[in-house]
Amino acid sequence: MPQPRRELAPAKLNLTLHVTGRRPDGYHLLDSLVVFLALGDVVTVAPGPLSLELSGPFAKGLTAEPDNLCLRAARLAGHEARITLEKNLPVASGIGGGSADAAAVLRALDARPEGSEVLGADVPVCLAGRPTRMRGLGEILDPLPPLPQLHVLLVNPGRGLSTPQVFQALQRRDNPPMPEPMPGFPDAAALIDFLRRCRNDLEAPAIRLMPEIAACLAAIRDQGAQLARMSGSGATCFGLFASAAQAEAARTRIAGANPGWWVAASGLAPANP
Ligand SMILES: C[C@](O)(CO)[C@H](O)COP(=O)(O)OP(=O)(O)OC[C@H]1O[C@@H](n2ccc(N)nc2=O)[C@H](O)[C@@H]1O
Ligand SMILES: Nc1ncnc2c1ncn2[C@@H]1O[C@H](COP(=O)(O)OP(=O)(O)OP(=O)(O)O)[C@@H](O)[C@H]1O
Repeated sequence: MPQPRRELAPAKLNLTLHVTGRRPDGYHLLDSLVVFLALGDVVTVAPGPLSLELSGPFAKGLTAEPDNLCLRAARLAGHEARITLEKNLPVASGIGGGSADAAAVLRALDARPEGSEVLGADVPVCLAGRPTRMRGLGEILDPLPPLPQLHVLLVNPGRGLSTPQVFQALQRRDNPPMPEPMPGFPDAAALIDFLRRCRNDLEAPAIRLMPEIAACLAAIRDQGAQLARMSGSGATCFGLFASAAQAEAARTRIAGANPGWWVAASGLAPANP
């Protein structure tokens, strides 16, 4: 690594998240349509001894301790590096922050160590960085053709939510998977129509643990979203809007009415990282 390298760690969005079973070791089987957004954290790596410097609006929610996923990723790859992390995404929020950061560090180091999923179930899909049907625990990845552009609004109630607690609060663990095979999506309307027939099975247990999630979903629906749903294990919710202007107008109104919430509008990430 002769030169410093900069990598975007795009936010991950679970457009669907079906929980289809549970293994004896407690891990859950998933079936999820995962996409990446044009916003995210920013990672740089430069030559030097292993270190981490944090900046950005959500840096205060983290420490540069050895368990930070950026440092764990570099150690797994066997690389020394001076890493900086601009933390733009809320921590523990269901949009993949830590897994996205770990994948961005591995990309910046040109490293693809065996067993990267030990860093997080979402790390393999974040390394792929493109629209994917994700199954198993997160390790079975079927890339999808490029999707129609979506106009996404993200709303987070301003508190982190623990992923294991949400899985524990799930009442049914043998829910139906997404249709097989996945249909094609000629336009955004076809994709949104498909998404409406799918689910995030973690939404109900997450709302029981954090009722503000229901308020985020209601605020998104009130702004005329074509679809409102939670991503991952929450608490971040997303709305899909007919245009970027409508998503931006909804962002302004929801942020204005809810000072403690994190609200952002974005499109999908460009086709391939
Ligand atoms: C919910 C998702 O975000 C969907 O994309 C991911 O499955 C979670 O990804 P992640 O945050 O990278 O997850 P990890 O840090 O590996 O796991 C956190 C915890 O979530 C639970 N977990 C995670 C993945 C999975 N397939 N089954 C699980 O039950 C386990 O209790 C695990 O201890
Ligand atoms: N670089 C990092 N960014 C975010 N969280 C990190 C990082 N390193 C370690 N963590 C820890 O990982 C935990 C989960 O954070 P993360 O942001 O990955 O969860 P999440 O947004 O729920 O992701 P997912 O959608 O993959 O479940 C947090 O409690 C945090 O302390």
